[in-house]
Amino acid sequence: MTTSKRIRIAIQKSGRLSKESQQLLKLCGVKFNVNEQRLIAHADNMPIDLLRVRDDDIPGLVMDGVVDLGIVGENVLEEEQLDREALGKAAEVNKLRQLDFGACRLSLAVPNEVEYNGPQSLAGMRLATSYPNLLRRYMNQQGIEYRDCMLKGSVEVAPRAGLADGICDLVSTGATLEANGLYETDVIFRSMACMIQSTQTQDPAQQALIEKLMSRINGVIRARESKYILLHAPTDKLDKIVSLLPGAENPTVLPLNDDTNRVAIHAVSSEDLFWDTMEELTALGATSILVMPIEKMMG
Ligand SMILES: Nc1ncnc2c1ncn2[C@@H]1O[C@H](COP(=O)(O)OP(=O)(O)OP(=O)(O)O)[C@@H](O)[C@H]1O
Ligand SMILES: O=P(O)(O)OC[C@H]1O[C@H](OP(=O)(O)OP(=O)(O)O)[C@H](O)[C@@H]1O
Ligand SMILES: [Mg+2]
Repeated sequence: MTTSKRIRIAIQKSGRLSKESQQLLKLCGVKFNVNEQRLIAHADNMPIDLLRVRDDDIPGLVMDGVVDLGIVGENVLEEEQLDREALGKAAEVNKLRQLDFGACRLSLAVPNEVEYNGPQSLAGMRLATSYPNLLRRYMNQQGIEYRDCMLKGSVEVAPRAGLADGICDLVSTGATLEANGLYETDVIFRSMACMIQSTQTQDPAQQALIEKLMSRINGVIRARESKYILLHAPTDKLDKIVSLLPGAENPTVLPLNDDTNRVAIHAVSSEDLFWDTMEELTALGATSILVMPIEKMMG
């Protein structure tokens, strides 16, 4: 494809999303080398430039049309949208798809010694957060008065430091909460990384390249979620065995050399095959069960 104008994709420079964002683009065939000192990385085989920035800046760069695409957590996107809406500024983006990394949740948490009997227990508290807009939306929905304390980092230490009574911050394993003597009370937002596009892309060649990239991303994610399964099965148990393979439609059934009672089954399954299912398959007489990762998928 030839296009004069390169597309720009904003990704997190360093942090929880940066490695996986870069890896996803590399798996889509975008070849680039990142120099830690440089903010921009040019792909050498496609008209694509990567802009490496703080994740908080990504939604705004896309909303303002400074970049065409951005990979960012839905939490950061939603917070920025609420912020801009409150200021009457343009906050539109096209969310192209959720990605398969960056899973976390925005939760309220209080010190272990604080009794919690529903959101009303938080009434009048001072809550430390980096997400004042998402917190306000939730507390307004619940009809609870509170005060906030804006902190960009170290939110979990705020109660112990006497800065706040509770917090509203990101959680994934819960280890940080536990290490700080806090427990989770309410999940207020669930988030994954997502790909967003500016509403200002007009060049047809750029749009075509974005569509091509998204089709490859779909292929990479579908492949990561799928497994290729091969096994030998008794012919009279074929239907039962196929029904145990998760999400496998129309498997290939092949004859075996010198064995008319058994067949080989090849299937693409939309999920991993768990040990329990493998054991059930074996109990039905399946043998030589192989579960293999898929590298790419299309069509
Ligand atoms: N514990 C976690 N597990 C998984 N994903 C997370 C976790 N914490 C955050 N995330 C996701 O990764 C995004 C980036 O998190 P990170 O902690 O790297 O951000 P940051 O410190 O604000 O980085 P930056 O320097 O770019 O501003 C978050 O906005 C969220 O979407
Ligand atoms: O539930 P957990 O698995 O413990 O994860 C939660 C922590 O992860 C994130 O911070 P991160 O470690 O990315 O550091 P940061 O505060 O510098 O952003 C988030 O802000 C929490 O502090
Ligand atoms: Mg940030």
